[in-house]
Amino acid sequence: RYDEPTIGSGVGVNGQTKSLNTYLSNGNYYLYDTTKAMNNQIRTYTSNNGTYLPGNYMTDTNNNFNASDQAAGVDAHYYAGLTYDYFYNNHNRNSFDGNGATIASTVHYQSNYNNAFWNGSQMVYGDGDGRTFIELSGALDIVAHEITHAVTTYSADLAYHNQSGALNESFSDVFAIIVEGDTNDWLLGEDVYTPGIYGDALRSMSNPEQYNQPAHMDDYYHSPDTKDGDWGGVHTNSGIPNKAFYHVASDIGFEKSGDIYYKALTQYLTSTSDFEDARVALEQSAIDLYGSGSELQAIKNGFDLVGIG
Ligand SMILES: O=C(NO)[C@]12CC[C@H](CC1)C2
Ligand SMILES: [Ca+2]
Ligand SMILES: [Zn+2]
Repeated sequence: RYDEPTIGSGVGVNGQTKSLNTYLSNGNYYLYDTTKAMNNQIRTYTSNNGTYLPGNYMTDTNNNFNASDQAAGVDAHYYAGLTYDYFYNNHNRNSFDGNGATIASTVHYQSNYNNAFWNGSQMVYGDGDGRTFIELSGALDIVAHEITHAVTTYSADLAYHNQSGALNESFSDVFAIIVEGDTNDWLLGEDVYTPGIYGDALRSMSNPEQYNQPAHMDDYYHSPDTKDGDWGGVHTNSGIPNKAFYHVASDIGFEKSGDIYYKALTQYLTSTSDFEDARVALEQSAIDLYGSGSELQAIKNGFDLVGIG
């Protein structure tokens, strides 16, 4: 048999079996998805608990990725595909750069690593220490959050500090929630956070205060623009635009809010945009798409409620 695209199966971090787009080459099956538009590819690697990137392709001899050390790769691969499909099917965007860039993900990065990040070229996921986190690619909202950081880089490129940085974080949380698409799920990271504790999460869009984020400008967190200060508290102050999104999406739904937020991110926001600029960009996007109606009013209400004037 020749090299060819195949369909395999895998077991994810939380034990669910899922179908995978794989590739057969020289008798080995690769986590290499060639089914997307214009031969875009989704490639998933492992750094085998080291720090080499991208590391080695994750492969299997029988196209059934059901080993425990394959679960992180199964979910990174599958959830990258879902996120790709969201941006392509809803916004006609081919990959994070809009030009069919390959989505590369590496799992098993370092040991007991409680984090995941976009390094400017690819996705990188730790395994967690088993208490604070399990393998972080096991959460669709985290995968979509990280890939949206890449979309932002290739669009508004919101500078990662102070209010533009908090917007950068918030837009990643916004599309994470929309890609998950469950109007009862306003939580981030719940599928991989603290396996020993039921029902908690990293962040809440509906109730940011629950996880120590402000939900109003009156409680804006002034933090140093340093690494230790989380660059002016970008993961803290994101609670304020996150709460505004909660109001907007609760009003008009994920499809309309997704279209408004996507247009603002890709056509109006810039690297130095602040919270006020975001309100203006979202209002303008709502007007462009729907005129001066209920969608525009939803943006105004949401931002009024969090004190962004
Ligand atoms: O918000 C984040 N990055 O900007 C997180 C931090 C822990 C989860 C993985 C990456 C979410
Ligand atoms: Ca969630
Ligand atoms: Zn982030």
